[in-house]
Amino acid sequence: MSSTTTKTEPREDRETILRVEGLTKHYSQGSGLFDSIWPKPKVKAVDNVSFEIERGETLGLVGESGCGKSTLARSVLNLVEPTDGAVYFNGRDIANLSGEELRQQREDMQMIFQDPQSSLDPRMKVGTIVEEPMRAHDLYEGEREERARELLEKVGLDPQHYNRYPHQFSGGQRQRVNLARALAVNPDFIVCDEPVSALDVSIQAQVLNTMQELQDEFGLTYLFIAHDLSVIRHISDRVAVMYLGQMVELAETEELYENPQHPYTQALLGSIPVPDPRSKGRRGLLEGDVPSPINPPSGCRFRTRCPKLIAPDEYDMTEREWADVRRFTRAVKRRTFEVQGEAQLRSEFFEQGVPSGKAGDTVETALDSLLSEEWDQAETLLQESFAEPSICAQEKPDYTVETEHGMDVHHAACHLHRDGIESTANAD
Ligand SMILES: Nc1ncnc2c1ncn2[C@@H]1O[C@H](COP(=O)(O)OP(=O)(O)OP(=O)(O)O)[C@@H](O)[C@H]1O
Repeated sequence: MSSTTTKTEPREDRETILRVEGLTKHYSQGSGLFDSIWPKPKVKAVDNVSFEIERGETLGLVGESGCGKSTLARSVLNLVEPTDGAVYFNGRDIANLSGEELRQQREDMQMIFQDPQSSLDPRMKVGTIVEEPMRAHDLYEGEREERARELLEKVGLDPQHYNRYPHQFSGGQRQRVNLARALAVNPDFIVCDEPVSALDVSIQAQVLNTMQELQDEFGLTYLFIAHDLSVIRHISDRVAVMYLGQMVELAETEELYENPQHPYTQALLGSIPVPDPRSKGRRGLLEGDVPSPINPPSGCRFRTRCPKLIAPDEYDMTEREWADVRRFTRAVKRRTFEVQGEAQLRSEFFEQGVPSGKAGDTVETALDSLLSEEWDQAETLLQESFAEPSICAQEKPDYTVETEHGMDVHHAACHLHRDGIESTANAD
């Protein structure tokens, strides 16, 4: 973690550099004539995301591919126009900037991309590359070369390499050139989009350490995006976890890693058991695939894969019974098995018997439908009876939970934190 972190200061003394409020980005698909007559449904890449970053801190942003990290980063930088919500940088709404204020914002906020190879023009010498933003912003005239050489040194390169071309550098060195270029116009804030993902693991730590040294020296603030949890842990003061366009958890780094409170974070960290060892979830940890961002699940978007989905209030089941019903409901929806007779169905899903009462009656009706090959009927009944009435499908969760490590607020978007919810947390 960076030593410029402001965590020890009382909250009221800390300075917010970036505030994101209800940020939403829905992409239209297609732009042809037919698309304007019959518009295709939108891709809900980012939905109602809010957070703040304090000056001098690193906020890590983690989540699987496609969860909206890059869209969020580009919206924060004013490179993508949000569908809804706002981004305030140093207290100013960046959507309303123009003229001098816009120029200043573009100077103060920089970005580093994943691929150091393709983001450097192979025909330009690295000195010219580092000087480019100074020219574009009309800064440091007459001292650009001197500044570029100084910056090359600051990022751990030999200033004599000013006249070399990108192909003469290794991947790690090229990312250092990108760092020097990002620093050229003396920014306050840098969005780092997977900056070390393309590098060898042995090189990653060195580049991360340089980034932390530069942060201390120049008082930089980072929004650091990565899918690699160990990289995020190494660099971040606080960590935000995204799933399917929404933020599911946000806490100080140690708190998030030692006391994760959202089942998705727990699954990412590998701290909850695999619900069904035979299912081939991503990373072998999560069952099922990430749903489409075109039509994401209602309520908690993770609920269709969550090993801790909460049973609807109207049933009175033991944890084991609910675990069986939940697994059966999902298997029917995903069509992950074949029906080979009643005995096989019962032993596969309800080895210890079908629940009693109302839940059991519904399960029996669904079993009958399956035995008559009425899959859709069974699926609809199970979804309407067990999946949709769950609080997890009914309401979008948003809770503050008790922090065990550190002082900052811990947000977890999971209804298990709702007062009065009886946890079926370890049902699997
Ligand atoms: N210009 C676009 N038009 C339509 N859909 C888009 C566009 N850009 C991104 N998407 C979709 O929005 C969703 C979020 O994409 P985004 O690139 O922000 O995610 P990500 O978490 O950064 O993924 P990755 O790590 O793979 O880059 C994905 O479903 C993606 O296909």
